[in-house]
Amino acid sequence: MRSPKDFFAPLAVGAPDPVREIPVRPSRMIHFFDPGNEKMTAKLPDLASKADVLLGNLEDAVRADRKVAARQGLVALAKNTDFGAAQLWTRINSLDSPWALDDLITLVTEVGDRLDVIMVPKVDGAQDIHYVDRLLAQLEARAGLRRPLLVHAILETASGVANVEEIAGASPRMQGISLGPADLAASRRMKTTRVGGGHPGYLVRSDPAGDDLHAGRTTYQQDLWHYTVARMVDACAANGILPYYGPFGDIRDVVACEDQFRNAFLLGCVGAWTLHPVQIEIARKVFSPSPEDVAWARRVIREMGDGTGAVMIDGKMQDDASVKQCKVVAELADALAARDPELAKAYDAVKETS
Ligand SMILES: CC(=O)SCCNC(=O)CCNC(=O)[C@H](O)C(C)(C)COP(=O)(O)OP(=O)(O)OC[C@H]1O[C@@H](n2cnc3c(N)ncnc32)[C@H](O)[C@@H]1OP(=O)(O)O
Ligand SMILES: CC(=O)C(=O)O
Ligand SMILES: [Mg+2]
Repeated sequence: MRSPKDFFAPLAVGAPDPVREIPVRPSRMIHFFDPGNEKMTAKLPDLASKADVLLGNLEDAVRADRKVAARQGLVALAKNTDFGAAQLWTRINSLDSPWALDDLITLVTEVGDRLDVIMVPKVDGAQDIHYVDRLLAQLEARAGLRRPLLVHAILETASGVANVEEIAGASPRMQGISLGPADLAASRRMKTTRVGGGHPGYLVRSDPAGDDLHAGRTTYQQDLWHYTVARMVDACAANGILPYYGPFGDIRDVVACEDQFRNAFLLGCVGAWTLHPVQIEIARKVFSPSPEDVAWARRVIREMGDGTGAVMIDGKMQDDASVKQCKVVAELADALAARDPELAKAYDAVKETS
């Protein structure tokens, strides 16, 4: 481990100073596209006004014989496209692949000033982040970048989960972590075949009412990802970085996608991945607090005055701890309103009634 005194020193001569705080910009949906797929890239100017983050994916879902085309496509897009207020991220290939090194060299030296965050897949431990950290510093120095690139890890191996706290704190570049349920399921040897979401076989059943073990017993499907998301959220919050739910692969099942995203939102995640344009609006709805919740939060903050003591509002006790929760909701609403004029209007409308 680096000495705490050196933690914020650049890792290469001429590299920009590391950030001391991760900028909290709206990132409710990280929208994936294949930069070598012309049908997808044609949609980007329109999607840029809808998605908080557009991510040029170079890893899984891009065929091996299209890896170089995807990388070059991303360079061209980054140079020639106006993404407006949307952030541009990329997911590089895994560090043990034949493409990762060229992904980093090409992207940082050619379009490092256009990229916000580099997502690194299959992170097993802090050693993977340390490798990327130093390499990025060298490349930033070579490219003359003034702003450090941030790093986002995908939590998708059993080792990664075991080491999630050290990954979250491995570098001042660490921006966030996403759950990668598909690779994680494979790594853990789970007996599922899906990309995220639940499974009807993972359930609890109410007790039998009599001798008939089959009669009248309700079953409740459980969330396969609860443990991992909760661990990831704690690791991120403890290190001042941001947690995300990853992909929901059943594109047609917009109802279960919304449920999975909402579970993650309630547990502390700030966003999720969207794999298809239809999922963007779901993420926007779920990861923006409702106007009613925002109105309530603002009311509690107002009535709590200096934030100490206890008061009763509509029969519910409020104190220092509940006002802190309300501040999380109200501050998120303010940040989102600055990016999203429709939400700003909805939040203003309830302001008057609360
Ligand atoms: C486990 C993981 O690693 S998850 C992350 C990796 N996976 C990905 O990135 C997958 C990204 N998404 C996709 O590849 C596609 O959405 C698929 C394969 C799932 C479905 O694609 P299609 O079968 O083309 O879907 P569909 O026909 O509904 O698409 C409608 C239109 O939206 C476009 N589209 C689909 N997905 C996207 C996208 N992510 N971004 C932009 N446009 C898209 C299609 O090209 C199509 O365009 P067209 O109307 O001009 O023909
Ligand atoms: C997100 C991802 O890469 C996975 O689920 O494997
Ligand atoms: Mg994966």
